[in-house]
Amino acid sequence: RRRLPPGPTPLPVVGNLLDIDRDAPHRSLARLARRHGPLMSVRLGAVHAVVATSPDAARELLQRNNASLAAGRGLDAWRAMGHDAHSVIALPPRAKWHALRRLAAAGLAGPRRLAEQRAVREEKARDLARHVAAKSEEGAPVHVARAAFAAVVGALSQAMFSEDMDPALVDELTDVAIEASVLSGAPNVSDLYPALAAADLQGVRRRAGRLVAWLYGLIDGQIERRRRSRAAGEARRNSNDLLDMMLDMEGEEQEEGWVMNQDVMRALLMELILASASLSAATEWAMAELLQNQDAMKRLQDEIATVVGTNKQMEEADLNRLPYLQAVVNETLRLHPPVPFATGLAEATVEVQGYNIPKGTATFVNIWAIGRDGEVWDEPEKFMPERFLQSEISFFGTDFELIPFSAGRRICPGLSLAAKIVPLLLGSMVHRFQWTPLPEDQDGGDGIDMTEQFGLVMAMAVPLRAVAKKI
Ligand code: HEM
Repeated sequence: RRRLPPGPTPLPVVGNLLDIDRDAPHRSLARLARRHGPLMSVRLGAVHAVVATSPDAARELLQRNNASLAAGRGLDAWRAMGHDAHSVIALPPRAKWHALRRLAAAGLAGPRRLAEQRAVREEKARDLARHVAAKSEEGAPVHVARAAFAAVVGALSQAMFSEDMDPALVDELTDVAIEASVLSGAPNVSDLYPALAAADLQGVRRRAGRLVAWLYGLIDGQIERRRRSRAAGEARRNSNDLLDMMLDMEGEEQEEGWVMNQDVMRALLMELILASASLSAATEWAMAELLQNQDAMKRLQDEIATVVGTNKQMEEADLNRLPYLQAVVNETLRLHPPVPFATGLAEATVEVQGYNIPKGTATFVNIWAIGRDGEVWDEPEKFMPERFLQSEISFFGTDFELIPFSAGRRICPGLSLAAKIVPLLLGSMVHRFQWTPLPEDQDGGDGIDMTEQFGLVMAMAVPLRAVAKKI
């Protein structure tokens, strides 16, 4: 261990697992890092891991040594139904991974596609505002993450399939997405002791298989419908959507010999749909903070009322003129990054800050802890969007004190989409509505329960419900 980064002494068999709270590993690892340093070794069962907990250490892992540390995460749950063989999240950073990321950009989140899909996102934001207005008239609470997820899935479904998803399916999809996130985020013996993985002792892979099968079924239905309409010679509805792009490549051998087929199509589409749950989680955390910080809420509403007016729906073109809204989003992603860790795997031994990170080490950047680092941020636990008004710091992967989308070659491919849709949805919800948290959900009147539900996407453990009133 002499040349490894310092860390807590591991016990036989369990390593440091007893020091790590399974429901909040980001918090436990942040606490350990305060004692052992920003580049820390830990043993997670049989797996050696290194955790970065400062902007400098994050830069070392995600930028300077990224060529050697960017292998994908082979979570066992991801192996359900052979999904990992086509998974952007799990693939090593080579030709197939590049091609799938390129497809995600061309079909969803690249600059050209984003421009083409602007009207769709605005329509979904209008639908969301209409949903809030309807609830407001009924006097019923809005389930914030569910409502935002429906808007997000609507936008994604249009970009992928050029049509809306059946609302009943969207509801079920929301539950499946939550379950899949929690399941693959929970500690799994198969990941901690890879030698035992084949046995799937906790049944995580089996349970993940059920969810993946449901999601694949949903996507297969879309693919089959499209095959029929193409065979019938029907015109393409929306220039080229992501499904058409993939069907056009079907059967063709790609660089390094992989072939586009239905397995690849459904794996990519599923992953993009699941990943977008982070958009609704971000919106939910922002609303929870605004509900508890009425000054910030008021300032935001005033800004939108002044820039957009009170009779008009917000549009994406307004975003550039809404610096406080942008600051609220930044501050939310600092305090509540929906994906708390950036992960990697060492494909070669590298030296970092004078320590060795041996080949095979799992790497974690604790994004959550960096956002709350007292060395970097004044009053780090406080929600203060103003801190971003005079600051040049952004989340695009170059300022390592704020990396909610990670950085380096595995930076989130959905970043540009998130940067547009989160402020649009949030702005559309607060513009023209006054919000109050639902009294029944307020645990003894102590305010909103901000406990996190750890998972691949970290959402609120007690989903936020709030009552809106039209202004
Ligand atoms: C606020 C919203 C989002 C946040 C905070 C976020 C954050 C992240 C982070 C931190 C990672 C790196 C994870 C790791 O290293 O283990 C990541 C990866 C990824 N994200 Fe996002 N994400 C968001 C939205 C999206 C959206 C909308 C999509 C696609 C529709 C998406 C697709 C992906 C994919 C496919 C990866 C894996 C990339 C790779 O390994 O090469 N994300 N995201």
